[in-house]
Amino acid sequence: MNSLGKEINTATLFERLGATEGVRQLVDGVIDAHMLNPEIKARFLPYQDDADHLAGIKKHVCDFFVLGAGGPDRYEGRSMPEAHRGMNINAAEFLAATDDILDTMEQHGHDAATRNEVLAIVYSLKDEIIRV
Ligand code: HEM
Repeated sequence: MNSLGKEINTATLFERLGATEGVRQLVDGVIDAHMLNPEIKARFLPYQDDADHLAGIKKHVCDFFVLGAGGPDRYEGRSMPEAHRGMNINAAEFLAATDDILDTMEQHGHDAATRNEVLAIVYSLKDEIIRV
């Protein structure tokens, strides 16, 4: 409780996301949402026929978010420009992917403050993902 009578959640973002297991479940839900999202599903559906590649992407996205949320550093995937170079991703696609992340977080019961923190992190990556 602070001096204004407001509850302050002092848990780190990583803890509030449910640590590595919580992030893993979130990423599973986000990729499932991408597969259904008309704006971006064509980018992701081909990976359904390549289970190993899809598992690798999910692992990298999970480790990337664990790292970004303040958890253990073990990200071994490519940088954001390297991972998305040549895909010609546009702003509407970036927004669609961001919506999937925020909607999935809401479904998993994450509060608005936590969702906004993740939104700020995702938005900070915009120029590393769009048309790189
Ligand atoms: C919203 C912020 C985003 C973040 C944080 C993000 C993060 C990542 C990460 C960590 C990887 C794995 C890199 C690797 O395996 O080396 C990845 C791969 C990928 N991303 Fe994103 N991404 C974002 C947005 C997007 C958007 C908007 C699209 C397209 C609409 C997209 C399409 C892909 C695809 C197709 C791959 C797989 C590339 C491959 O292994 O062949 N991403 N992303």
